[in-house]
Amino acid sequence: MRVSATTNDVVAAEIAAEQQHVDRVYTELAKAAERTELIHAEGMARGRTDRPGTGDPREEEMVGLFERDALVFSASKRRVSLETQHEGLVFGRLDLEHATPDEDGETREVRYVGRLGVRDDDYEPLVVDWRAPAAAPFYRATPVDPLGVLRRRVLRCSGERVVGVEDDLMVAEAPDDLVVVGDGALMAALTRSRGARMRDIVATIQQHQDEAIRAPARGVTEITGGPGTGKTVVALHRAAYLLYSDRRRFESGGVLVVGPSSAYTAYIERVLPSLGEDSVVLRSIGDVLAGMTATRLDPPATAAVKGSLRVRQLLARLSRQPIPGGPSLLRLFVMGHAVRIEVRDLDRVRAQVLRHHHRNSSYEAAVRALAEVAWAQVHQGEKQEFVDRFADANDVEAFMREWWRPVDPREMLLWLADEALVRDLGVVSDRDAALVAASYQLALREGTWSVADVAMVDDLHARLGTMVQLPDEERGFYEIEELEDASQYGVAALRGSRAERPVPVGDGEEGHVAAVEPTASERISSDPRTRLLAGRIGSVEEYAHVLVDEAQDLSPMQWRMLGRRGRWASWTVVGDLAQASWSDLEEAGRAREEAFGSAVRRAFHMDTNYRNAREIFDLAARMIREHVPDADIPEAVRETGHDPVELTADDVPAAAREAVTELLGQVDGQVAVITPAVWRAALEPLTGLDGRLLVIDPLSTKGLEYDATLVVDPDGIVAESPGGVRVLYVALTRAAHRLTVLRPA
Ligand SMILES: Nc1ncnc2c1ncn2[C@@H]1O[C@H](COP(=O)(O)OP(=O)(O)OP(=O)(O)O)[C@@H](O)[C@H]1O
Repeated sequence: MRVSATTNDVVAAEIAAEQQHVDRVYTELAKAAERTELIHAEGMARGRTDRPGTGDPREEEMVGLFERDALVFSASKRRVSLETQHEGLVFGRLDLEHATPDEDGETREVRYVGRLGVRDDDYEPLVVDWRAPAAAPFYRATPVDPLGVLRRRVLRCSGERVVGVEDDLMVAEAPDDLVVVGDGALMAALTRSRGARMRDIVATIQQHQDEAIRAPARGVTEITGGPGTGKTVVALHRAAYLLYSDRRRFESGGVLVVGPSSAYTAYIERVLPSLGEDSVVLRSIGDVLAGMTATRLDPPATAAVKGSLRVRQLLARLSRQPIPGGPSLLRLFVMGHAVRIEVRDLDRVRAQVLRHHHRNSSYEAAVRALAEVAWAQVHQGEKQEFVDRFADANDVEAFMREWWRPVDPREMLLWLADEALVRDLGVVSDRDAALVAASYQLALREGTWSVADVAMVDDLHARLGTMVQLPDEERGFYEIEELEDASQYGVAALRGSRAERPVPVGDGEEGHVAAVEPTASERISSDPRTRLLAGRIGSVEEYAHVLVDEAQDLSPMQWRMLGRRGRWASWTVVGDLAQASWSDLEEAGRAREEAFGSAVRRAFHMDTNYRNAREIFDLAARMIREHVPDADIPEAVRETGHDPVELTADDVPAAAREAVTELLGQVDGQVAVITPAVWRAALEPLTGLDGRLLVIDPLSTKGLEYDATLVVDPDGIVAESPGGVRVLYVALTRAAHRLTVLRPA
């Protein structure tokens, strides 16, 4: 029998019964937290399993797991300060009927499911971790295949208090002693209002989502599906599952989650900690390379040049260029013989050394090659002695400090501000050369990098090798030398004293240093160039698992950048081609295949839209079907009875104000005004209306959602973006409950 949640004392009795169990769990958890404080030193070492294959822990290891979980839980509890949206530790209950009785002759079992596993003093499970095999029926049971489940119950909690229960019956008729309450937990979860942070869905994961979450770690797991189908949230639960099922591998090897923007990382950052995991690295695509942060987007035509693989040839040639303004003549005496090496020979030596070595770790190779040229000029006496004396000469050291100083890949990229140089490199058309040069002139004026620059710097970094910092005193010595001798070498202007000599560490090998963060004064420097070059680029960080969201938007160069971080990794890749903002999907596809290598692939497709009310999604689907007939259109499951409002107005700002005021009155959560750049300045003042309101450009809404949206000037959105209608499709599918579309007359 199903009873309405508001009309019956039975419900109150059910809640009270569940509360008793939840109280017991929290009491045990408090005891465990005390215990774990005592064993803090060894805490994190517990709960690791060396069991090969499945990675499932042994029974005796569960004790360790529980201690570890309690420790992690209390840590993450502090970190997220059990935020207002906290769903509670225990969220599910299964009533099972087994075919064979247990040792006490019972066929019935009650099993609770929660964010982590909790046992009582006798190590009897009070709650099973949602990721444990024993919790799988909570997500997998269906009336067609109930897996022994009679009733699945979701407990709604506010902190430690049970405030509601929602049941699903898995058998045709409930046994008399089982009350069935509520209208289903999923609908309740989908109807509520959206906050500024994404919530976990651990209590309402659907069967097809669970299959993707628990898929084996190996290889590449692709999750595709239209807007709002839960791809992101499923992928994040998968990251938590992987950490649970093979903690040793993924915690020590690292899990990297990459998304389109810092707004996106801020939006999802709470999900994993709420599941008890805080060891995952979240990065926006402009923030993947340690030591560099970019949020600015290039104009589409410039981004297309910078993101395509063609630019690699440009960078290859750039990396072999002499340092602009560097010396063009080496002149000195060695053992009484005059040596004079002119620019042609210098160029030849540079090309020859760079054929076999990274620039930033080939100091000695370059000196040896110069010594050979010098010896060819002199050819008198003992060669080895001559070469040694040449290499030791102060004049050679001083020359090398200018001619072969380590080059920061970011500094090298800025050489492209010189349009003549870009054209001379001979890879891109004159039109593209002008676009590229203009973008670095802008960078030098503003002191900001664009998102596309990060993958270019990463590419140059791989070519140049990591810069190695010299100890201070050694650097001091060279600074004095520099002042004495530099004028002899045709050095036009002396740079500041930041020049360093690399520490050679063997042919082609890189010295590894971690990224150095910018100092406070560098970060706030008023000099744009200082801001651009603040800190230091570190060595590439590799990961055991890389999760890429909004993968359809990555440029080929960005795929290469991620490939360097996931050479030995397994992958989870999430995307929807109909939402792509990168224009050359074929080239991006090739770069992506290269990043994955020959790893096994498995694909999951999501076809239910959990975000948008059906009325909203119908409008978006009509639009995209018209332009992209093969778009992957999901089915929206929820109806509100409120059709989207479509307006046309002469005075766009005034009409926008009226429309958002209405939307703010209709929903409890966030409202976004999604606008192309042309209306941005005029609409920005609307943010003063309410703290729940924000004004945002269409591309920045990727992966995000709001209770209501006002989409301004759809044609303007299509016109300003290289993704065209696909970006408009993104904008139209951000609202959960209400949508208004405003067109200028
Ligand atoms: N099983 C579920 N239970 C409750 N809410 C869910 C469930 N699955 C998805 N959702 C909700 O649906 C919304 C959309 O999910 P998500 O952002 O992961 O979709 P997406 O496929 O990544 O969307 P897009 O491609 O448009 O960015 C989120 O609010 C998410 O919490």
